[in-house]
Amino acid sequence: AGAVLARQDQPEPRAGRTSPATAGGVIPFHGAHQAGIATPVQDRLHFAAFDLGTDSPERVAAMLRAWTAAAVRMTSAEEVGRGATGAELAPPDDTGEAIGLPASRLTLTVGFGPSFFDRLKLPRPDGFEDLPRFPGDRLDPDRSGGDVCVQACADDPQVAVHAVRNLVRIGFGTASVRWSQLGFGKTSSTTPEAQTPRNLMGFKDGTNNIATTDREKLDAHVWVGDEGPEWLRGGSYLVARRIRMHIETWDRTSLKEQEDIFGRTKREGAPYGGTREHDPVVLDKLPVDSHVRLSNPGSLNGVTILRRGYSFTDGTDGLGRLDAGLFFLAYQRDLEKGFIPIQRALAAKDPLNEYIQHVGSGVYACPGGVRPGSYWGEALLSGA
Ligand SMILES: C=CC1=C(C)c2cc3[nH]c(cc4nc(cc5[nH]c(cc1n2)c(C)c5CCC(=O)O)C(CCC(=O)O)=C4C)c(C)c3C=C
Ligand SMILES: [Fe+2]
Repeated sequence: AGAVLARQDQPEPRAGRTSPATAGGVIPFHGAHQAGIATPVQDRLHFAAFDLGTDSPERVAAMLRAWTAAAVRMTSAEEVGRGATGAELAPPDDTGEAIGLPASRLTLTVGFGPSFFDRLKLPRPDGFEDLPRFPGDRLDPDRSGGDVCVQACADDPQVAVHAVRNLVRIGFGTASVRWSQLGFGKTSSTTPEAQTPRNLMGFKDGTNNIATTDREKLDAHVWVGDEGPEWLRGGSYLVARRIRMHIETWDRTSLKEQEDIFGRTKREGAPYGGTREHDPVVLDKLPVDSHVRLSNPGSLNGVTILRRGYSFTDGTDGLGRLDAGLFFLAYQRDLEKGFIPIQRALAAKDPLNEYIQHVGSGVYACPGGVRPGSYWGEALLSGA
């Protein structure tokens, strides 16, 4: 494993060089914040949560250094290390299935779960712990938790899957996949001018999301500031929830009930009391227990999150029902002023609960952006 790690530590792609492969949508890896949070949402997701097989911070740092080197190359459509056809007598550094594909706006975002800090005997950020149990949760431990997570988003599923697969390969001996989730059809708009996508219930999802151009809201609600440890500043807390939808029951529900549940119309996405999708939400025009009224900042003392979820369908469940739903991803500066109060309100009153169930869960602290020459989590691990 050490040999594999060492070989991944290859030079970063040359600045200014654009091959046909790199021409297609490169989102810069380096910056003040990790890409994949407030960058425009891509079409596909491969999310993976890892368990560490070591309690040595040095070994984990070596893995993260090698992961970062590989990520820098993959996000610019470069092959990992010496590529898929390097030395003849060794396994290739890159698995090869992304050769010739454009970068497809690939972003790779890393976060650390509460157990990461305990395992490596590192101080957790204040108050950072597993999410509380919410009424109605039916969480599968095999789809929950994890010491480290990687969120890979790209416009081509092969590019996202290739990226996670190569990180898994590089991490062999240090970290192993605990669970993973593929997603499609983004369910959140972060670019106001783009058409808002629809979730599997047929409703526009992401209308009232934070726009990636809204720096004021991102600073107020998404990026951790001086209140956090240095390594987390400019980073964010990520909540992942696998939410199963009882699609068959939903599909037998009247349009009126479906619209009442959200407090928005199905075709246009307009809030009750308005006619157009982006008309303002006037709370007292919406059913008192509607999903939008319950989760709107106006009902929750200004609580606001950045949603970045994806739909999933994972075949059928053995009883002929689709195993489908929403893989909900949300970033926030403070979990107690983000996901937790919203989910408390929704778990208590949301009529949507008859049609959904939370079956997987994870929470991760995502460090700030990576500077050239540094690696994911360096500021946290270098002093350990
Ligand atoms: C705890 C946070 C939330 C969970 C869990 C959640 C699940 C969930 N949501 C939809 C569909 C829609 N949600 C919409 C709005 C919306 N949802 C949340 C939070 C959670 N949703 C917030 C904060 C908001 C914005 C409220 C506002 O400010 O007005 C909408 C309406 C369109 C929109 O603004 O995005 C839909 C539709 C599903 C199907 C679901 C679980 C499966
Ligand atoms: Fe919602």
